[in-house]
Amino acid sequence: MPSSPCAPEEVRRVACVGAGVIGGGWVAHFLARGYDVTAWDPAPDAEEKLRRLVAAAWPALTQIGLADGASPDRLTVAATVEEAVADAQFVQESAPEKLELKRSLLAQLDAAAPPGVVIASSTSGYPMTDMQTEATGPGRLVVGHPFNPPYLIPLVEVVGGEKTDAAAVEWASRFYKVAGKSVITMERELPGFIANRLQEALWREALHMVANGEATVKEIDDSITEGPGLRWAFMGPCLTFALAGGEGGMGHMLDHFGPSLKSPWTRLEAPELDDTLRAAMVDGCDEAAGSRTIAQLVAERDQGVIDVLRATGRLPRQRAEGTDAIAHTPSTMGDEK
Ligand SMILES: NC(=O)C1=CN([C@@H]2O[C@H](COP(=O)(O)OP(=O)(O)OC[C@H]3O[C@@H](n4cnc5c(N)ncnc54)[C@H](O)[C@@H]3O)[C@@H](O)[C@H]2O)C=CC1
Ligand SMILES: C[N+](C)(C)CC(=O)CC(=O)[O-]
Repeated sequence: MPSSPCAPEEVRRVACVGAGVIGGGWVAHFLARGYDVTAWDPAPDAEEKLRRLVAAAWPALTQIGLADGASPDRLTVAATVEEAVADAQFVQESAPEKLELKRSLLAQLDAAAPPGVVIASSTSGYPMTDMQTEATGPGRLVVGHPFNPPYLIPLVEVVGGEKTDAAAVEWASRFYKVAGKSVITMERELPGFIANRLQEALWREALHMVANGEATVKEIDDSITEGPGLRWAFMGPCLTFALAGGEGGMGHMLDHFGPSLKSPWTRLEAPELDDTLRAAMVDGCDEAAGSRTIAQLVAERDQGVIDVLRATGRLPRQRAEGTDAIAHTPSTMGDEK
C-alpha cells in the first residue's frame, strides 16, 4: 500500500458507499463531526432516504454537540461509485452483508479510490481475509465494524485481513478516534469480531428459547432491560461477574459458580475452565479494576444503575444531585458476603 496521502487528523473528505441503516448513520456521524461527506448508493430512492435519516438524527447530534462548521449541507450524493470516492481521504463501505457483493465492491473501490486512501468495511462478521480476495491493492482494506446507530454508539472494531498492511489498521484506528469513536483494534481476525460474537451467543440462546416455547420475546427482552442490561451500559460482563464473587472477586466467583458452566443452561458448548482460563479471567478483571477496590467498584456499579434508571425514565429526575448517591464503605461491602 502506498503511504496514506494524509494523516488521520488532516482528513476533511469522507466517502460513504452504501447508505442504508448503517451507511446513513455513518454519514450523519461524519457530518456532525464537521467532515465533507460524499455518499453513493444504487437504490433509486437512496438520496431521499439518506437525507431523511440525516435530518432525523440531527436533533440528537445537536444535543450531544456538533463540531464547528458541521452541517447536513456538507453532504453530496454522487452519481457513481467512482465519483463518490474520487477525492476521498477515507472510504467507509456499508453495502449489504453478502460476501460476493463485498468482494467485488471492495475491489471496485480499491480500483477507484486515490492511492493509499484507507477503505473500511462495516461488515458485521466477515473476516477481511475473505473479502479482500479480488482487490489488486488489498493492503489498504480494513474492517471498521460500527454499532447501530453509528452516530450515537461509540464503538468501532478495527481489524485487518491476512493481506492488510499493519499501517492501514493503525491509520484507521487513529482516524476513527479523531472522528470521535471509541476503538478496539483487534490483533487477529475473529468471525463476528468481539462484540457480535458475544451478542450472537445471547441471540442464539434467545432464538432457542423462543423456538422451543421456553420464553417469550417480551420475557427475553425484559430479562435484559430489567436485569443485566442495566449493568452492561457501564460495566462489562467480566467485571460485573467479578462483583458476584464479593470480596473474593473473580477468583471466588469462578470457584463458586464455575461448575454451573457445565449445567445445561445453554445450548452452546462450554469451554474447559482450566487453570489457564481461570488465571486469564482473574488477571483480566484485576487489570480492568486497576487501583479500584471491590467496594469502590460496587459503589460505582450501584451509582451507574441509578443513573441509567434515571436516564431511562424509570426513576424520577427531579431529586437534587447527590441526595441518593450510594456510598459503600469497605465495611458495608464486607457485610454483603
Ligand atoms: N444494521 C445493523 O445494525 C448493522 C449493520 N452492519 C453492517 O453494515 C452493512 C450495511 O448494513 P445495513 O445498513 O444494515 O443494510 P441496509 O440494507 O440498511 O443498507 C444497505 C444499502 O446498501 C445499498 N446497496 C445495495 N447494493 C449495493 C452496492 N453494490 N454497493 C453499495 N451499496 C449497495 C442498498 O441500496 C442499501 O441502501 C452490512 O455489512 C452490515 O453487516 C454493521 C453494524 C450494524
Ligand atoms: C444485527 N447485527 C449483527 C447487524 C448487529 C451488529 O452488527 C452490531 C450492532 O449494531 O449491534
